[in-house]
Amino acid sequence: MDSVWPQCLARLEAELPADEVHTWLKPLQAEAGDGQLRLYAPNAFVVETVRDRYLGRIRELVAYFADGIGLSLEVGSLRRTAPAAAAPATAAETRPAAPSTLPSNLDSHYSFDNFVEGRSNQLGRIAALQAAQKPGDRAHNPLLLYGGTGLGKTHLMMAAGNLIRQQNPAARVLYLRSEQFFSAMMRAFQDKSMDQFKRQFQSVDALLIDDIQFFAGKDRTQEEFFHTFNALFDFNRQIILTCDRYPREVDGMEPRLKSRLAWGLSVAIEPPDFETRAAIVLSKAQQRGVALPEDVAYLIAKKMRSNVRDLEGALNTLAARGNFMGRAITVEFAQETLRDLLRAQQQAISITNIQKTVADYYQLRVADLLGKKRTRSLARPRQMAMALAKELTEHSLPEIGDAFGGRDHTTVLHATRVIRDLVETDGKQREDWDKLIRKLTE
Ligand SMILES: Nc1ncnc2c1ncn2[C@@H]1O[C@H](COP(=O)(O)OP(=O)(O)OP(=O)(O)O)[C@@H](O)[C@H]1O
Repeated sequence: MDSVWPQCLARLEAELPADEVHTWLKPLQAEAGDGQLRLYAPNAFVVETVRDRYLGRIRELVAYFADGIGLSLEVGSLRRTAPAAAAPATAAETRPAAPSTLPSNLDSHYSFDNFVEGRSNQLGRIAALQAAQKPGDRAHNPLLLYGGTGLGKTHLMMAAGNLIRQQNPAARVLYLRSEQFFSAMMRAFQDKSMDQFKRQFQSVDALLIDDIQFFAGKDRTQEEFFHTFNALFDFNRQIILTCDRYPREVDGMEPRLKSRLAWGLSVAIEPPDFETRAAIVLSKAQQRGVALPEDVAYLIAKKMRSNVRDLEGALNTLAARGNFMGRAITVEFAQETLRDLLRAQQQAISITNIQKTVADYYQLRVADLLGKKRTRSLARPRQMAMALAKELTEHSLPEIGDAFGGRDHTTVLHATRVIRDLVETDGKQREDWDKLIRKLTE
């Protein structure tokens, strides 16, 4: 009987690629006795994979070499080599633990179909879609979506999770905000159930964690996450994360974690441009069955640029008020209803405010922006500030020229054209532009 497993293994080695045998089958320990061949695997992943991919063939071989003996596969190790681990969790115990205690938390409303694509989120959308279509593929594992608040990161992450489950209903997808990961870990600490915590997290097929900037400064959480990450990554489970900025810029994030995050694909989600904002408002209105004329969508999109959540808020306000008052949503009605909201957005953005923000951003003095010096280090920020003034305020070109030390309106026009071209062609300038817009509008 003792030779059954070596015989099976020899046959499997002849049939399968060497790396598969090495990764999945060699780590199994075998024990034969009482009419039973017991296979022990080092952890639940190996059990799962062996069961999914190889158990059928192993069963055939066992029957061939020792007809009539039983076969079992579970997490654990041979009693003689590890007496302390005498009560190994069986695969049957380990596997269902995750779904029963950890619901997926996915919101099924988020899908790729109801996500509006634009220049600002195109890469993020395609990356999330590919991660969902080929979960665990090294090209996008981990997938990190980063960018400002309310720009659709959670939407894309959830859409990916939903699609993974749609394609494979048995897949265990777990979505958590980083605070929830932290709380679950703290609870496990208190209950002395860290082993179970680890097993649960490490046994999912896809782990989605939102807003990982909250891990900053929490060393123990980062460490646990690091281990979870490694375990999932090694077994080609998909990891999707979001962060409010590029993780390298997050203070208090461990360097080894930062470097892990950079292994896969990191994609920035930018604030949407005007056309995308308008398309989002129209699409949300349509989904909710709100009759929203295009000119009202343009009005909202023009005035509200900070984030998509605010656009939705404006639409909801209009829909609720229109419904309550029994009025159609027209431009006049929108201006009247959203007056305070629009004014609040507008007020925050004055030319003075723009000049100060741009000067701070480039570490200059406001006087430098208004002065006559034309060195490149001053000229570009000055053009940026003028272009932002044109984009974000209602002031005319001559008024903007005046506010920038009495410059001619053609200078302002030239600045807006130069910056528009640079934003299209130069990644660094686009990043500066997007960051400044965010600072001024959030
Ligand atoms: N391109 C888009 N198309 C359709 N809806 C969008 C789009 N971008 C964002 N939204 C919607 O905007 C709202 C806010 O998006 P989401 O919660 O995904 O933002 P976030 O980037 O995760 O923000 P935070 O960092 O604050 O969590 C959601 O209701 C989402 O559906």
